[in-house]
Amino acid sequence: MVEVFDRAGRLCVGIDPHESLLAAWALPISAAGARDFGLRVVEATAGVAGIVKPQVAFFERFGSAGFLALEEVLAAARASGLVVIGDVKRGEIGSSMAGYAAAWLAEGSPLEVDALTLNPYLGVEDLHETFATAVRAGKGAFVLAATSNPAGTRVQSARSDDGRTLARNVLDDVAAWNATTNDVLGPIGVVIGATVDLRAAGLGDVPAPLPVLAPGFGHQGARTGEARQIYGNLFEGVIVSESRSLLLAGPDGIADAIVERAAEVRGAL
Ligand SMILES: O=C(O)c1cc(=O)[nH]c(=O)n1[C@@H]1O[C@H](COP(=O)(O)O)[C@@H](O)[C@H]1O
Repeated sequence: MVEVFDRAGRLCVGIDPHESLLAAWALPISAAGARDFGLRVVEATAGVAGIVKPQVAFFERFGSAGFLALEEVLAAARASGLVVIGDVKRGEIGSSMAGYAAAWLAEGSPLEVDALTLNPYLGVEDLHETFATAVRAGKGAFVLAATSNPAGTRVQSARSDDGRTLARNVLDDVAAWNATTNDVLGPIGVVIGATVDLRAAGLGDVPAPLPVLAPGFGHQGARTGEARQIYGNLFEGVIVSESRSLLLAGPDGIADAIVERAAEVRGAL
């Protein structure tokens, strides 16, 4: 993962074609609108920031046409040399996870991405085979530990008999799995929102960094200048992920917004 940071930097641009954003960008509320939106964001990001994160929900809502649109956006992003994180938040029993892993991580799959987001709340061990699939393909994954939405806290900060929070259980499991590989930071990361109180979530004393996909900056209120303070020991692995704060710049302003934000993230991280 360290070489990805060197190559791609630490700003991840979200591709979230919300209905309101499509309207603001004068695009139709349709699969074609989502595709044009996505392609424009890819164009504005390439060569400036290194990572994009398409939010699958906003393509899936248009059914098969939406998936075709997504396939075009993914192909364009990968062809531009961008690292693509598929924000799919999949999580299933192991046997069904194999289907998702094939869809998103297999070489040549129409939905192939470089990493995907995973939901561990059916049991993090059931994701291990997907971790292994990702690593065999030279790819990665980010497992939800403590999410940026306030409603996540009650579930994710619940404590098990050993006193650890659910979020900490997830992180410890991922860190232990990473330790079986020879990747310095680890091929598998976690999602921890920048709006989360890490101490309350049981994540204040994590001994070593691992990759952290960090939404919550920008539109959700956290500031990159505070990233070191927010993430403590985890700071070295943080990838700042922003969607609306950039996308609201519109089709004419998006390129400048990404240039500006990429410079700020380089300065702060
Ligand atoms: O996995 C994510 O990216 C994610 C995790 C999380 O804890 N919170 C969160 O907002 N996200 C995603 O980040 C995007 C919202 O980013 P903003 O528009 O910058 O607030 C959406 O695609 C969310 O699904």
